This record gives sequence, structure tokens and C-alpha cells, in this order.
Amino acid sequence: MSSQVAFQIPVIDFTDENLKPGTQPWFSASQLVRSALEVNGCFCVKSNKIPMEICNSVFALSKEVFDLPLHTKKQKVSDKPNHGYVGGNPRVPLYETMGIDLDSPSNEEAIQKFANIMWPSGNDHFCEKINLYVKFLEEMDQTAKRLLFDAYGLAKKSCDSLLESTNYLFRGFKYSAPQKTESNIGLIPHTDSTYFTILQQNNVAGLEVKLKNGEWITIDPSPSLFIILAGDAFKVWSNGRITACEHKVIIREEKERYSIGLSSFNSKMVETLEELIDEDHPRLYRAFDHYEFVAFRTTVKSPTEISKFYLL
Ligand SMILES: O=C(O)CCC(=O)C(=O)O
Ligand SMILES: [Fe+2]
Repeated sequence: MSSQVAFQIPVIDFTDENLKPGTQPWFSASQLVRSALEVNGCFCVKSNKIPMEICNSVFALSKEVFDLPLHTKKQKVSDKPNHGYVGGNPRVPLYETMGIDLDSPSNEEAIQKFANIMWPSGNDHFCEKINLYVKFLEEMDQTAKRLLFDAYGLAKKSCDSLLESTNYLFRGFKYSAPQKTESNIGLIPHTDSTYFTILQQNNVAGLEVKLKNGEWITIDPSPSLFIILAGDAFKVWSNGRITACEHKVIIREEKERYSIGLSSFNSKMVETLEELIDEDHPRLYRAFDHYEFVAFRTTVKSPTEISKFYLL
């Protein structure tokens, strides 16, 4: 399966010491990121910059959180839609997610605040591991964005400006093992409202993405592979060049599944970059407040209805 995935979805090695702006490996990776995002809306990243021991701890900690009593999990609320605890949705009964919004003063404080809600006497181990992991995923997100901006020939300050207004959301996902008589749908097909969503799986397959040709493929669930999905915000930013990746989760084994990831939002407006508008590519979308869009998406599900929100 992994070679099939590698064939249709490129795997880019972020460990490569030569992956530095201005070098040939950077240039090649940058072209690959752009074409993968334009064609299928996603690519995979291999990176050993974070020790597997930290990833294993984070998966174990995520399980610990989901094993807490429902009333405790429900105490994690957020003023932003889908940024707190979500579970028990009759349309997707196997699915639960818990989010930590990282936009309060610092990641450390946001993670600490979350830990104090889950464990009133605190949890230093949780804070330490999640901090390290989140920092690593933020770096991966920023490298991926810098590669993409370079592929469009954009100035560094254009990427700096997007990164400065970025809010991150760190999330864990749990899917209960479906019973024999139960549907195995973990999440119905959707695009994310984000710029990027980075996901790491933990050996139980489930994430499937739709290719340009309409074929659905399963993403290798190995924890040594990260997948970066482009969301609606990058489609709008790129004036429709980038595909918002359609994906779903199907639990094909009778096993519980855990995944973790980082999503990026804009604290300001999502808008199309002027440099990507010209006679051949007239402006397609209006600018909008990212969190208004996230809220709108909780009320509307069909892709046509969703795109009406930002189509001119
Ligand atoms: O669990 C996964 O791998 C995907 C989660 C997802 O697509 C979502 O919550 O939007
Ligand atoms: Fe998603």
C-alpha cells in the first residue's frame, strides 16, 4: 500500500539536511509540494526530527484523555466551533475529538490550561510531551508553507505575514472499534476549513483521500509518515489553484483508531493573494473571517452549499 501511496502522493523527506531555501533539494521539494497540492490537495512527509518515543507518548496521552469520564472531557469548551471536545454525534458515532487551541498567550500556557481542566492537580508529563510535539508540528507546517510560497515565486514576507496571523489548533481523534452490526464510517467525506491539516496515524488504517481521478486511496497508517492536507483556506488563498483535499475515515478493522494532528487557521481574514490574480486567473472568491466560516460549516454539510460562502 505504501508504494501505491508513494506513487500517487509524493513523500517528501523533511529530514534531509540539505533542505534549505536556495538549494536544489529545496527547489525540487517546493515544486513537488505545489504540484501535489494543485493535483490532489495533499502530500506526505517523512521526518525523524521528533523522536518516535515522543510520538508514542503523545498517542498514549491522547488515549488517557479519551479514557477520562465524559463529563470531564466535556469541560473542554472553546468559543471557537469544533475547537473543544466533540463526541456522540449520531451521524458519526465512532468519532471523538479533543482540541487545544494554541492561540492564547503561548503554547505552554494553552497546554497547561488544558491539562488543568482534565487533571485538576495538573499533569507535568502531559505538558512537557505535548509542548515538544506541537513545536515539531508547527515547524513542519511552516516549512511546508515556505516551500509552497517559494514555488509560486512569492517574497518571503508574504509567507511571514501569513504565519504571523496563523492560529494553530492541536487535536487528538479517537474512533471506537465498530461492532459487527455497526457502520464502519468514522468520518463522512469532507474538506477541512483550514490552510493545512497535518495528521499522524498510529498503525490502524482509516484515513482515505480522494484523488483527482475520483479514486479513494488509503493512507499508510505508519506513525513514521505525516500527511499534510490542504483545506478550503488554501483553495481560496490560491485563487482555486490548490485543491482542498476531500477525505474520510473508514474503520475497516475491528480496532480502535487514534490519530493526532495540527490545523492552521487565520486570526484575521482568509483572502486570495493579489499576486495569484491576473487576466488568466480572475478573482474567484471573496475574503472572509476564518472563524465565521468555521461556524457556518457546522450548519451546512454539502460541498456546494459550503463553497457558496466564499464564491463571488
Ligand atoms: O482522524 C483522521 O485521520 C482525520 C480527522 C479529520 O479528518 C477531521 O477531524 O477533520
Ligand atoms: Fe478532516
